[in-house]
Amino acid sequence: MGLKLFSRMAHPTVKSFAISNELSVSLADLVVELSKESIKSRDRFTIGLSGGSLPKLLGADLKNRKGVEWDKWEVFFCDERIVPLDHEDSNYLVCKKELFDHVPILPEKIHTIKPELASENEVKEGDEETIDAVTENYEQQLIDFFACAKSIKFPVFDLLLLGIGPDGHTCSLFPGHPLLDENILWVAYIGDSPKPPPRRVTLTLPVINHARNVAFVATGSGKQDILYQIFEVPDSNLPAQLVKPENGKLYWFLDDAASSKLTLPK
Ligand SMILES: O=C(O)[C@H](O)[C@@H](O)[C@H](O)[C@H](O)COP(=O)(O)O
Repeated sequence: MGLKLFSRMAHPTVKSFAISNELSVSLADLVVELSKESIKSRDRFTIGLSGGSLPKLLGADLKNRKGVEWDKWEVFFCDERIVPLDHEDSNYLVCKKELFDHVPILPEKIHTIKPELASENEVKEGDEETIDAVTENYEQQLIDFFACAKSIKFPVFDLLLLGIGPDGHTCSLFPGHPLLDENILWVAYIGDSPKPPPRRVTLTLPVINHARNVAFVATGSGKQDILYQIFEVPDSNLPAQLVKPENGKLYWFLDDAASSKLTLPK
């Protein structure tokens, strides 16, 4: 099956592709299109990247694109593991290998966590009130960047690229976790991530839902059941189902293996 464009729910645009490099080409098309629009309107393109399989799917075609105004990009992370930036678990490191090393993004425009702060603030296990220094610092980075003269309640990213776990988590927002109710913080700390490693920072749902564009990327048969639940069993209260951009657009980039249980329009 080739490219199929269908919209299963009221808003999202859902695309499914036979093979992942078709997905990568279409994803790069959207990212480049949105970057041009954002730069034309605001002279910058603010994007948030997730870890997992996303960086490879994103970089596969995007790294070869010409005419991208990389110097206007401002890159943030939708979630990040609290490990050194050269650690194999670092989302920054995966994005560096799959994209940053291949394109002229200015290093100072890649906004990473400062994992070295973690050592100053030993997080006591099970300490629910733990405020992690890394988390506070990353939120301050976003406030310094996004909070213009008038106070803003939440930052507005041009594009957030999200993955989805087999349990329906996205970023580091997991099913049934109290973080799903966070409606003030922009960046939250999680010390008990069911997906290792346990200590992470994550954007919160209000930040995600304030973005101008949000795109989920999911591939492989391991995602077919959770996608069925997300699309066909509404109100399962899965984190991914709570992503409903208030004024933004929502996209799903799938491969046919992941979308195989979805009813595709003819
Ligand atoms: O830091 C992380 O672990 C990711 O941001 C996480 O939210 C990821 O997007 C999902 O777990 C899906 O991962 P896969 O795409 O590899 O299945």
